[in-house]
Amino acid sequence: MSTSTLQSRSAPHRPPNFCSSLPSQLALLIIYDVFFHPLAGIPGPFWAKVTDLWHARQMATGVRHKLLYRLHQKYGPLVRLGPNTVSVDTVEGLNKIFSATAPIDKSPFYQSFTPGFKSSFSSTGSVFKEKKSILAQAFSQKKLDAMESSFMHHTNTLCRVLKTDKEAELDESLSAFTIDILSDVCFGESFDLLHHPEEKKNITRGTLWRWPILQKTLRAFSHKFSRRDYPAHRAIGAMIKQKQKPSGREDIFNYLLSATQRATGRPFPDSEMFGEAIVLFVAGSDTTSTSLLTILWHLMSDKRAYDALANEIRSNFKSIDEINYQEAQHLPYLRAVIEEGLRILPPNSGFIPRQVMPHDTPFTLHDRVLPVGTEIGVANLALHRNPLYFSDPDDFVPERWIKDGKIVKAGNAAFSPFSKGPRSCLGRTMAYMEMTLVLAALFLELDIEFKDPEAEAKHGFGARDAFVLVRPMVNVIVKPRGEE
Ligand code: HEM
Repeated sequence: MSTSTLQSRSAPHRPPNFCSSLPSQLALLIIYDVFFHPLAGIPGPFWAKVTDLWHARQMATGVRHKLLYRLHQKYGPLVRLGPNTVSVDTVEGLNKIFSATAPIDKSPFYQSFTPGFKSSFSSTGSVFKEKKSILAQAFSQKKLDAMESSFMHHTNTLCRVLKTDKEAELDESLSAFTIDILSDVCFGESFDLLHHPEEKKNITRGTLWRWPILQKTLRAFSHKFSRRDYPAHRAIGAMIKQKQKPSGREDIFNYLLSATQRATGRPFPDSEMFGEAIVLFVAGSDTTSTSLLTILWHLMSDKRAYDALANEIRSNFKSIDEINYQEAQHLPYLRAVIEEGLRILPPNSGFIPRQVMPHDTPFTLHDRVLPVGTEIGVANLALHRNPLYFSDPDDFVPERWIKDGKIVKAGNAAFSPFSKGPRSCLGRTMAYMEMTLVLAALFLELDIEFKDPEAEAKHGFGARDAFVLVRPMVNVIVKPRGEE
């Protein structure tokens, strides 16, 4: 097998073909990739320079995000992750790659999302812009304000279920909570997983969508995997239902269903709507529940921060009915714990890949020219823990976001949990609203602690990198506030 077959799809940089035997071609390719390739001057592990299999293997370990952090500490701002792939962990990288005017687009990696269905997430250019202009209306602050009562309804349910159960797998409860919210505001009908946790077990099978070949293989062995019991199918089912019987509310997905294509004046085809349903479902639920779990885990590990948040919430609200986003969003410590949770372990901690597109002037980063076709991405965890931008970067310190009793408005240029520029997160405001309201309610109503604090301290927070982090299991004991 020649290394060229292992190079990334665009593989624009190839050596001249002088030798005909396979071993000599292989040797030539390796020498070329290491010493003469346009990216040869960029440091990185040896095997990363010669084959994409190295990166694929690191992804499979689930700890690629931590490896990238270490590699940047060792090699500096640019690290070669593949023959044609480069990672960066600096503000210069962030600003140049995600700038609206950069000759950069999403990398072919995104084609692996929603396999078989087109979606805005994997599209580029005018196809994406058309969908974005429709979805942006659904995420306007005015529309989100109208969703606040749904958010509080599910927040109340979460508090009630936790109070009744007394013990919980917090990762599962938060995941059910965010899926319930999303299915409600997106498709007009909540999946109600908080009351039917057994359904959740089926829904988690949907992670197979990220590995289409594995999915096909498993399906060949078991009919279970072709049942309508994983999120893509649930999302599609909900979407079809919504199409046939509109809820009468301005649910997020209604904007897409009632839109017409600019080119034809006709509605978008169902296959495209399926892709959008899946993307919204995954983008909006896993990210938010993982962030919430990260924040709560760090608060339970740090009594001082836990008490500071509890005091702030309990002195500002007397009952859960009083909680509202208008006030809660201005509580400095609450906002600071959210920012710090998103900094210390952003849900997209690994690598957000883009590709250098044809352009007139060379695209440079840290004085290196990155040729057209180079896959270039920001290593989010490494960026958020880069000591150039954050002191004591491995410590959870909400106070770093507060100055003179107020939240630091301008933030930090290196803070990028939602990415930046035209392809940044569409649901950012919704995520802040959801996280603010539920944290306020949990800290007002309940006392939550680890079931096994020693084990949690020993093992740390073991989220795994699968593009969006996969939540670790976190067992907790829940008591109504103040109860011994
Ligand atoms: C804490 C919660 C969240 C975080 C940290 C987050 C983070 C991100 C990031 C980093 C991206 C860019 C990914 C990439 O370029 O590969 C993204 C995109 C996106 N997010 Fe979020 N997200 C969150 C919540 C949400 C929510 C609640 C929704 C709404 C349903 C949402 C909808 C989207 C969509 C539609 C995109 C794709 C935008 C595009 O195609 O350009 N996200 N998000």
